[in-house]
Amino acid sequence: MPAPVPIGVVTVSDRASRGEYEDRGGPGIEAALARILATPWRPVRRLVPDERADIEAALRDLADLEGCPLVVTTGGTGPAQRDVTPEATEAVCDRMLPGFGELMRAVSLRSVPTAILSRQTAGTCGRSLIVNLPGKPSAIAECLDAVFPAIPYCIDLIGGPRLETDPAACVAFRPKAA
Ligand SMILES: Nc1ncnc2c1ncn2[C@@H]1O[C@H](COP(=O)(O)OP(=O)(O)OP(=O)(O)O)[C@@H](O)[C@H]1O
Ligand SMILES: Nc1nc2c(c(=O)[nH]1)N[C@H]1C(S)=C(S)[C@@H](COP(=O)(O)O)O[C@H]1N2
Repeated sequence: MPAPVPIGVVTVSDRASRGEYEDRGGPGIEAALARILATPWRPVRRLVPDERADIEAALRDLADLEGCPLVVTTGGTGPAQRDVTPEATEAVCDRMLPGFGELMRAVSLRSVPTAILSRQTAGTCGRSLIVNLPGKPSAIAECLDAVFPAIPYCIDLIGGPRLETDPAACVAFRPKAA
Protein backbone atom coordinates (compact mmCIF):
# COMPACT_ATOMS: atom_id res chain seq x y z
CA MET A 1 0.00 0.00 0.00
CA PRO A 2 1.51 3.37 -0.97
CA ALA A 3 1.66 6.01 1.78
CA PRO A 4 -1.28 8.45 1.69
CA VAL A 5 -0.53 11.63 -0.25
CA PRO A 6 -0.09 14.63 2.09
CA ILE A 7 -2.32 17.57 1.14
CA GLY A 8 -1.93 20.98 2.77
CA VAL A 9 -5.12 22.50 4.23
CA VAL A 10 -4.57 26.11 5.28
CA THR A 11 -7.14 28.31 7.01
CA VAL A 12 -6.26 32.01 6.98
CA SER A 13 -8.47 33.78 9.50
CA ASP A 14 -7.78 36.26 12.28
CA ARG A 15 -10.78 35.23 14.32
CA ALA A 16 -10.55 31.46 13.81
CA SER A 17 -6.84 31.56 14.66
CA ARG A 18 -7.65 33.45 17.91
CA GLY A 19 -10.36 30.90 18.74
CA GLU A 20 -13.15 33.52 18.43
CA TYR A 21 -15.04 31.16 16.18
CA GLU A 22 -14.63 27.56 15.26
CA ASP A 23 -12.80 27.05 11.98
CA ARG A 24 -15.21 25.73 9.38
CA GLY A 25 -12.84 26.40 6.47
CA GLY A 26 -10.29 23.64 7.03
CA PRO A 27 -12.96 20.97 7.68
CA GLY A 28 -14.80 22.22 4.57
CA ILE A 29 -11.72 21.70 2.41
CA GLU A 30 -11.18 18.24 3.89
CA ALA A 31 -14.81 17.25 3.27
CA ALA A 32 -14.54 18.34 -0.37
CA LEU A 33 -11.26 16.45 -0.86
CA ALA A 34 -12.71 13.33 0.81
CA ARG A 35 -15.60 13.44 -1.64
CA ILE A 36 -13.44 14.05 -4.74
CA LEU A 37 -10.27 11.99 -4.27
CA ALA A 38 -10.04 8.22 -4.81
CA THR A 39 -6.28 8.13 -4.09
CA PRO A 40 -5.51 7.72 -0.36
CA TRP A 41 -4.48 11.07 1.14
CA ARG A 42 -4.04 12.74 4.51
CA PRO A 43 -4.51 16.38 5.52
CA VAL A 44 -1.61 18.46 6.84
CA ARG A 45 -3.41 21.30 8.64
CA ARG A 46 -2.41 24.88 9.36
CA LEU A 47 -4.49 27.67 10.95
CA VAL A 48 -2.86 31.09 10.64
CA PRO A 49 -3.90 34.76 11.09
CA ASP A 50 -4.08 37.17 8.14
CA GLU A 51 -0.35 37.93 8.39
CA ARG A 52 1.75 37.63 5.25
CA ALA A 53 4.81 36.20 7.02
CA ASP A 54 2.75 33.49 8.75
CA ILE A 55 0.98 32.53 5.53
CA GLU A 56 4.22 32.39 3.54
CA ALA A 57 5.90 30.29 6.25
CA ALA A 58 2.98 27.84 6.27
CA LEU A 59 2.95 27.54 2.47
CA ARG A 60 6.73 27.01 2.24
CA ASP A 61 6.64 24.46 5.04
CA LEU A 62 3.84 22.48 3.40
CA ALA A 63 5.47 22.58 -0.04
CA ASP A 64 9.14 22.10 0.86
CA LEU A 65 9.22 20.18 4.15
CA GLU A 66 5.92 18.29 4.21
CA GLY A 67 6.13 17.54 0.48
CA CYS A 68 2.48 18.30 -0.27
CA PRO A 69 1.80 18.16 -4.04
CA LEU A 70 -1.38 20.17 -3.40
CA VAL A 71 -1.99 22.95 -0.87
CA VAL A 72 -5.45 24.50 -0.58
CA THR A 73 -5.99 27.75 1.34
CA THR A 74 -9.20 29.43 2.46
CA GLY A 75 -9.64 33.08 3.46
CA GLY A 76 -7.86 36.39 3.07
CA THR A 77 -8.46 36.82 -0.66
CA GLY A 78 -10.61 39.96 -0.58
CA PRO A 79 -9.84 43.68 -0.86
CA ALA A 80 -9.69 44.45 2.91
CA GLN A 81 -6.42 45.81 4.32
CA ARG A 82 -5.66 42.56 6.16
CA ASP A 83 -6.42 40.30 3.16
CA VAL A 84 -2.97 39.20 1.96
CA THR A 85 -3.28 35.53 1.00
CA PRO A 86 -2.81 36.19 -2.76
CA GLU A 87 0.31 38.29 -2.04
CA ALA A 88 1.75 35.52 0.16
CA THR A 89 0.91 32.94 -2.52
CA GLU A 90 2.62 34.97 -5.25
CA ALA A 91 5.67 35.49 -3.03
CA VAL A 92 6.28 31.75 -2.59
CA CYS A 93 5.30 30.61 -6.10
CA ASP A 94 7.65 30.27 -9.05
CA ARG A 95 4.79 30.25 -11.59
CA MET A 96 1.30 31.70 -11.38
CA LEU A 97 -1.72 29.94 -12.91
CA PRO A 98 -4.27 32.77 -13.30
CA GLY A 99 -6.84 30.52 -14.99
CA PHE A 100 -7.74 29.03 -11.59
CA GLY A 101 -8.85 32.37 -10.15
CA GLU A 102 -10.62 33.33 -13.36
CA LEU A 103 -12.68 30.13 -13.41
CA MET A 104 -13.50 30.19 -9.68
CA ARG A 105 -14.69 33.80 -9.86
CA ALA A 106 -16.82 33.03 -12.93
CA VAL A 107 -18.48 30.07 -11.21
CA SER A 108 -18.97 31.97 -7.93
CA LEU A 109 -20.56 34.87 -9.80
CA ARG A 110 -23.55 32.63 -10.53
CA SER A 111 -24.36 32.60 -6.81
CA VAL A 112 -23.00 35.90 -5.48
CA PRO A 113 -22.28 39.27 -7.18
CA THR A 114 -19.42 39.93 -4.75
CA ALA A 115 -17.47 37.00 -6.26
CA ILE A 116 -15.43 39.59 -8.16
CA LEU A 117 -14.08 40.89 -4.85
CA SER A 118 -11.97 37.76 -4.41
CA ARG A 119 -8.39 38.00 -5.69
CA GLN A 120 -7.98 34.23 -5.26
CA THR A 121 -5.23 32.75 -7.40
CA ALA A 122 -3.06 29.64 -7.81
CA GLY A 123 0.53 28.85 -8.63
CA THR A 124 3.31 26.34 -8.33
CA CYS A 125 5.90 26.34 -5.59
CA GLY A 126 8.42 23.74 -6.74
CA ARG A 127 6.48 20.46 -6.97
CA SER A 128 3.50 21.84 -5.12
CA LEU A 129 0.33 23.40 -6.53
CA ILE A 130 -1.17 26.08 -4.26
CA VAL A 131 -4.84 27.02 -4.76
CA ASN A 132 -6.60 29.89 -2.91
CA LEU A 133 -10.29 29.74 -2.00
CA PRO A 134 -12.40 32.52 -0.43
CA GLY A 135 -13.07 32.44 3.33
CA LYS A 136 -16.83 31.87 3.17
CA PRO A 137 -17.26 28.18 4.00
CA SER A 138 -19.96 27.90 1.32
CA ALA A 139 -17.43 28.99 -1.34
CA ILE A 140 -15.16 26.01 -0.73
CA ALA A 141 -16.97 23.18 -2.53
CA GLU A 142 -18.23 25.54 -5.23
CA CYS A 143 -14.72 26.71 -6.14
CA LEU A 144 -12.88 23.43 -5.63
CA ASP A 145 -15.39 21.46 -7.72
CA ALA A 146 -14.92 23.94 -10.58
CA VAL A 147 -11.14 23.66 -10.84
CA PHE A 148 -10.49 20.12 -9.63
CA PRO A 149 -10.86 18.46 -13.07
CA ALA A 150 -7.57 20.17 -14.05
CA ILE A 151 -5.68 19.56 -10.79
CA PRO A 152 -4.48 15.93 -11.25
CA TYR A 153 -2.91 16.71 -14.64
CA CYS A 154 -1.32 19.88 -13.28
CA ILE A 155 0.26 17.79 -10.51
CA ASP A 156 1.45 15.24 -13.12
CA LEU A 157 3.12 18.11 -15.02
CA ILE A 158 5.00 19.44 -11.98
CA GLY A 159 6.32 16.00 -11.06
CA GLY A 160 3.90 15.04 -8.29
CA PRO A 161 2.11 11.74 -7.60
CA ARG A 162 -0.69 10.55 -9.87
CA LEU A 163 -3.98 11.52 -8.23
CA GLU A 164 -7.18 9.69 -9.11
CA THR A 165 -10.66 11.09 -8.51
CA ASP A 166 -14.01 9.45 -7.85
CA PRO A 167 -15.78 10.01 -11.20
CA ALA A 168 -19.10 10.35 -9.40
CA ALA A 169 -17.73 13.56 -7.80
CA CYS A 170 -15.21 14.84 -10.34
CA VAL A 171 -14.02 13.67 -13.74
CA ALA A 172 -10.34 14.53 -13.95
CA PHE A 173 -9.17 15.48 -17.43
CA ARG A 174 -5.87 14.22 -18.78
CA PRO A 175 -4.98 14.70 -22.45
CA LYS A 176 -5.00 11.37 -24.33
CA ALA A 177 -1.24 10.90 -24.41
CA ALA A 178 -0.85 11.49 -20.67
N1 LIG B 1 -12.33 29.74 8.82
C1 LIG B 1 -13.62 30.14 8.94
N2 LIG B 1 -14.49 29.43 9.67
C2 LIG B 1 -15.79 29.82 9.78
N3 LIG B 1 -16.30 30.89 9.18
C3 LIG B 1 -15.47 31.64 8.45
C4 LIG B 1 -14.09 31.31 8.30
N4 LIG B 1 -13.50 32.25 7.52
C5 LIG B 1 -14.48 33.10 7.20
N5 LIG B 1 -15.65 32.75 7.76
C6 LIG B 1 -16.93 33.44 7.62
O1 LIG B 1 -16.97 34.09 6.35
C7 LIG B 1 -17.03 35.51 6.53
C8 LIG B 1 -16.16 36.21 5.48
O2 LIG B 1 -14.82 35.72 5.57
P1 LIG B 1 -13.57 36.70 5.65
O3 LIG B 1 -12.36 35.89 5.30
O4 LIG B 1 -13.86 37.94 4.85
O5 LIG B 1 -13.50 37.01 7.19
P2 LIG B 1 -12.89 38.26 7.86
O6 LIG B 1 -13.98 39.27 8.03
O7 LIG B 1 -11.64 38.68 7.14
O8 LIG B 1 -12.50 37.71 9.30
P3 LIG B 1 -11.46 36.64 9.85
O9 LIG B 1 -10.13 36.81 9.13
O10 LIG B 1 -11.37 36.97 11.29
O11 LIG B 1 -12.08 35.25 9.60
C9 LIG B 1 -16.58 35.75 7.97
O12 LIG B 1 -17.09 36.93 8.50
C10 LIG B 1 -17.10 34.52 8.67
O13 LIG B 1 -18.48 34.63 8.95
N1 LIG C 1 -18.34 31.20 -4.10
C1 LIG C 1 -18.20 32.32 -3.38
N2 LIG C 1 -17.22 33.17 -3.69
C2 LIG C 1 -17.06 34.30 -2.97
C3 LIG C 1 -17.93 34.61 -1.90
C4 LIG C 1 -18.96 33.70 -1.59
O1 LIG C 1 -19.77 33.87 -0.65
N3 LIG C 1 -19.08 32.55 -2.36
N4 LIG C 1 -17.75 35.77 -1.19
C5 LIG C 1 -17.10 36.88 -1.89
C6 LIG C 1 -16.73 37.96 -0.99
S1 LIG C 1 -18.02 38.75 -0.24
C7 LIG C 1 -15.44 38.36 -0.77
S2 LIG C 1 -15.09 39.76 0.12
C8 LIG C 1 -14.34 37.66 -1.43
C9 LIG C 1 -13.09 37.51 -0.57
O2 LIG C 1 -13.34 36.70 0.57
P1 LIG C 1 -12.17 36.31 1.57
O3 LIG C 1 -11.46 37.58 1.95
O4 LIG C 1 -12.89 35.68 2.71
O5 LIG C 1 -11.24 35.34 0.91
O6 LIG C 1 -14.72 36.38 -1.89
C10 LIG C 1 -15.88 36.43 -2.71
N5 LIG C 1 -16.08 35.16 -3.32
